[in-house]
Amino acid sequence: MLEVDSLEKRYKTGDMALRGISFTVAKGQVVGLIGPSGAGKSSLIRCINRLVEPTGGAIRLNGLDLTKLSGGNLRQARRRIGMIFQEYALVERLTVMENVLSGRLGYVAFWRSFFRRFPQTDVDKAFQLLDRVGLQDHVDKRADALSGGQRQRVGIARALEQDPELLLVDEPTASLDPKTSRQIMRLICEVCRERDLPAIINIHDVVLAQMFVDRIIGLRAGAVVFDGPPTDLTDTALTEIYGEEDWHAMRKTREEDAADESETKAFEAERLAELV
Ligand SMILES: Nc1ncnc2c1ncn2[C@@H]1O[C@H](COP(=O)(O)OP(=O)(O)OP(=O)(O)O)[C@@H](O)[C@H]1O
Repeated sequence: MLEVDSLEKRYKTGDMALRGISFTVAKGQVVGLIGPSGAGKSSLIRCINRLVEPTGGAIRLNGLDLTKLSGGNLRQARRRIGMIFQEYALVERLTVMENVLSGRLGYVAFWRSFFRRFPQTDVDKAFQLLDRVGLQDHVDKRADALSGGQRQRVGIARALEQDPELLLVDEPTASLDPKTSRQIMRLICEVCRERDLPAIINIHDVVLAQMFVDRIIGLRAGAVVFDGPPTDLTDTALTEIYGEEDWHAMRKTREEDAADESETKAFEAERLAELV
């Protein structure tokens, strides 16, 4: 379980990015973190994995206060947190398998990782994970030969290879088309439920979040202004999070996406009909 307790972040510039945020995420629960630009979403994610130093409050992961750690203890604690990134952060010239195994770095001795010799149990686990994310036929391909959706599947497998106790996901679908975005969101949410893994997904796309996550937390100006199931995210709640105009524009984009997609489908069906 993740407990965020009165978390504050004030940058040296004086910007108050997080103003006493509190919530808990139970095992297996997937939270979508939404809010306008500058609301504090990245600051929150970065405070949790301690890439940014909180200036107040506590963050406990299964009882361990992450804000109190430094040096080796912090590095060890970070291994308990799996990260999935918008731009995948793969090593392009390495194979899919090698990228997944890189999730074990920090667990295996330096010489082993240097010579890319991982214990058989790690390799077996990587095969299982690649099977789970649907990349069993791409194990030996180089990362730079993959599509965006396949890359993100590698990113998911790599994060899971690390046996995390928490998953932090930063805009996982921002570089993907609408259909692939839905597949990736479904996959992330499914693996979290299967593994009883709590997750926080920083996501701009409200409609996509509503489709898949268990709970939505809405931030505005560094404070939680919505916390509840996706079904409770009414127009009033959206206006509170985004203000009057923003989310109307966002919803319109989604509608345009959906229209594009249905047009593509109609076009493909027409072409098929011509062939038969
Ligand atoms: N390194 C930094 N130094 C100073 N201020 C910062 C820094 N990073 C973020 N901020 C400020 O903190 C506030 C929250 O920013 P943050 O990036 O966390 O928001 P966000 O919700 O992730 O926005 P976006 O959706 O645009 O990524 C903003 O006012 C921002 O200007």
